[in-house]
Amino acid sequence: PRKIILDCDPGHDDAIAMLLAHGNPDVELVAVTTVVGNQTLEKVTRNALSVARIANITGVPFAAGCPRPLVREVETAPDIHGESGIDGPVMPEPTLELDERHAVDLIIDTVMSHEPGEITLVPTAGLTNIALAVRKEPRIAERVREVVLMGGGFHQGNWSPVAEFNIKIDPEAAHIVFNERWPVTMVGLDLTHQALATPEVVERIAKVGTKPATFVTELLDFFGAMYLEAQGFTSPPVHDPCAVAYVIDPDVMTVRKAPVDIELTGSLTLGMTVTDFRAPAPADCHTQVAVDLDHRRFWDLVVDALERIGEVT
Ligand SMILES: Nc1ccc([C@@H]2N[C@H](CO)[C@@H](O)[C@H]2O)cc1
Ligand SMILES: [Ca+2]
Repeated sequence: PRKIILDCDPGHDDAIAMLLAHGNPDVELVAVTTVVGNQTLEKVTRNALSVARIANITGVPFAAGCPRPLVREVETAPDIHGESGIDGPVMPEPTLELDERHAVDLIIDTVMSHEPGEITLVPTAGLTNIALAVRKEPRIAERVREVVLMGGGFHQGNWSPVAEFNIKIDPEAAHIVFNERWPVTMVGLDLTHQALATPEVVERIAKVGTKPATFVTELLDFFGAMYLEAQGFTSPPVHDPCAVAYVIDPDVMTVRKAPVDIELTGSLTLGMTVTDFRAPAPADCHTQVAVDLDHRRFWDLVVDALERIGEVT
């Protein structure tokens, strides 16, 4: 299986990404790290540990990371994720203890203790931890197999007209991550806005009939209500599991090689993932962007993962 580190800010969709990674046999969660984003570091870390209990994730180190972006002030997203960061379901008390290392050190230790090309980084939040990890230990840039991140968008924004939340809350970190020589797949809003949790999807998940599946339907109900109110979506786009799905099965979406760089000085465009589709893409282009989602296959993967997790007592 593909060994992945999930760097996340649960977050309704981060939680579903974690369940997909845990349930699918083709990926192995070797570490989970948290970072400030949807809510404060303390809240998203607590949420991550609660999700671990719901899914009975054991034997995987969880470490908390940066409580604020590299340069800018903390900006959270309560309008979508609520005050707790995962409003809606009743969340159980965490039982798993946090790893005593900082997330940056857990990421570095995990990558450096595995063979080159073994570990894939799957960030589904702001990129502060990832940026600091590669600055502290530059060798991870050639040791990591690839970075598959949920963030950005080549024609879409959600935190500004042209910038997506994960990038815009820490654009300096994103600039670092997109400009290292490692392969980067940007699973942006252009793709994730196709991953809609329609009533049919929610019904398929409910039919799994387990507590983890019920938890996911409760997440989607709240996330859906907030998305309708805040952004006018009739069904909520479930962003983060799309990045995990690409690692599981790259055919679940189409991708295009294109240079991507991050706007750091624009007054209207700060945090924009500026994507150059001019042909031909340079031979040494190390970035690609996700374009079209096979949403039937995507939701099949999510339902299958929940079926494999089964009941958790
Ligand atoms: N409005 C809004 C703000 C932040 C997010 C979070 N940021 C990314 C989508 O922008 C996902 O990782 C999700 O967890 C989703 C919606
Ligand atoms: Ca997220």
